[in-house]
Amino acid sequence: MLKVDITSFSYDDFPVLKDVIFKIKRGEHVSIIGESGCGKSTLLKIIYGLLHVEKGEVFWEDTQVMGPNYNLVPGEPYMKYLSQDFDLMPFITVSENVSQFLSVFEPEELKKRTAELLEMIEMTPFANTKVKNLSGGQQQRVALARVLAQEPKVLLLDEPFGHIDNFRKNSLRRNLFAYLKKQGITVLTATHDHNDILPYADRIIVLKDNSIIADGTPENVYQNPKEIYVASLFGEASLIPIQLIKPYAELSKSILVYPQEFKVSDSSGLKVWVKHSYFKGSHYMVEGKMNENDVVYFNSNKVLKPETEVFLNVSIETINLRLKDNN
Ligand SMILES: Nc1ncnc2c1ncn2[C@@H]1O[C@H](COP(=O)(O)OP(=O)(O)OP(=O)(O)O)[C@@H](O)[C@H]1O
Repeated sequence: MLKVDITSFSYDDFPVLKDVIFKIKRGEHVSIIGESGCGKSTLLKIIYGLLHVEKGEVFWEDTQVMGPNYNLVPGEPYMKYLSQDFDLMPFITVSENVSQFLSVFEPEELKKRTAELLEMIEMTPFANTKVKNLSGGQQQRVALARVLAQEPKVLLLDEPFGHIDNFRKNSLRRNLFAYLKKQGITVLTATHDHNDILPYADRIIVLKDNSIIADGTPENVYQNPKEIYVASLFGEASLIPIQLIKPYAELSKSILVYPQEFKVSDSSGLKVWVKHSYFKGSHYMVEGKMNENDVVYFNSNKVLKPETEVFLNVSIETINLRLKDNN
C-alpha cells in the first residue's frame, strides 16, 4: 500500500498542498485530476522523494520515502516517475534506450522484453532509430517503455499522453493500462484530460485550491459532482435551479447537468435562446442563454440557429440522482 499524508507543502512562502491524505492499494490505478497549477506534479514529486516536505510523510508498505534532504540521489528503486520532460539518451537508438536497464546476462530475455515493450508502445518499426530523430510524441512513448523496463512496483505518470496525437492515444492508453494491470503495478497518473481517466482508472482524486475535494470511482465522481469545478473537468456542465426545470418542485436547490442529459423540446421546459452550435461529430453542443447572465450547454442532433428559442427538460431520474448524492 502507498500511504500519502501531506499536512502542508509550500514552495518558499507559496502554499501548494494542504491536508492531502490518501492510500492506494497495491495494483490500484488512481488518477489525480485538477486544473493546471493545482499541484499535481508537485504531489508526484513529493511521493517520488524529489521534494522535501516539512509536514508530512509518504510510505510504500513499511518503507518511508526519504526526500532529497536524506537521499543523495533522490528516488526509490521500487518506484519510477515519468516526468513531463522525458529522461532519454538522445544519441542511442530506441531499442538501446529501452534495453539499457535490462540484464545483459540474459541476452535472449533482454531481446524478448525489449521487443515486447516496443510493440506495446507501437514503436517496433523505429527500434533502430536514434532517439534524437524522433518526434515529441514518439519520444514520450519511448520514455514510457524505458520506465517500464525497470519493472517498478509503483509508477508515477505525469501527463503521460500529453505529446501523443489522438490517432495513437487511444490504442496506447488501452495497451498501457492493460499491461500495468496485468503486471500488478500500482499507478498514480496526473492529468487534466478526462479521457486518460474515465475508462482506465479504478479511482479518481480531484485537487482544487491545494486540497482534495473529491475521491471516488470514476462513475461516482462523474455522476455526483460536488461542484461545477468537478463536473467541468469532464466537459461543459451547467448549474440549473430545479425550479426552472420542474416549476412545481418546491426545492430551492440547483443541480449540475451535463449537455447530454438535457432533452430539447419545442414547447415546454426551461426556455433558452441559442447563442452558438459547436459541431462535435456525432452531435452539436449548443451554447444557450437562460437569462441575461446564465449560460447553459446542451446537446442537439441538429444545428440550431442563433436566437432560436428552445425548451430544455431533464429527466426525473437525473434530478433525483443529483439530489440524492448532494444531500
Ligand atoms: N519549483 C517551483 N518553485 C516555485 N513554485 C513552483 C515550482 N514548481 C511549481 N510551482 C508552482 O506551484 C503550483 C503547482 O504547480 P504544479 O506544477 O504542481 O501544478 P500542476 O497541477 O502539475 O500543473 P500542470 O497541470 O500545468 O502541469 C503552481 O502555481 C506553480 O506555479
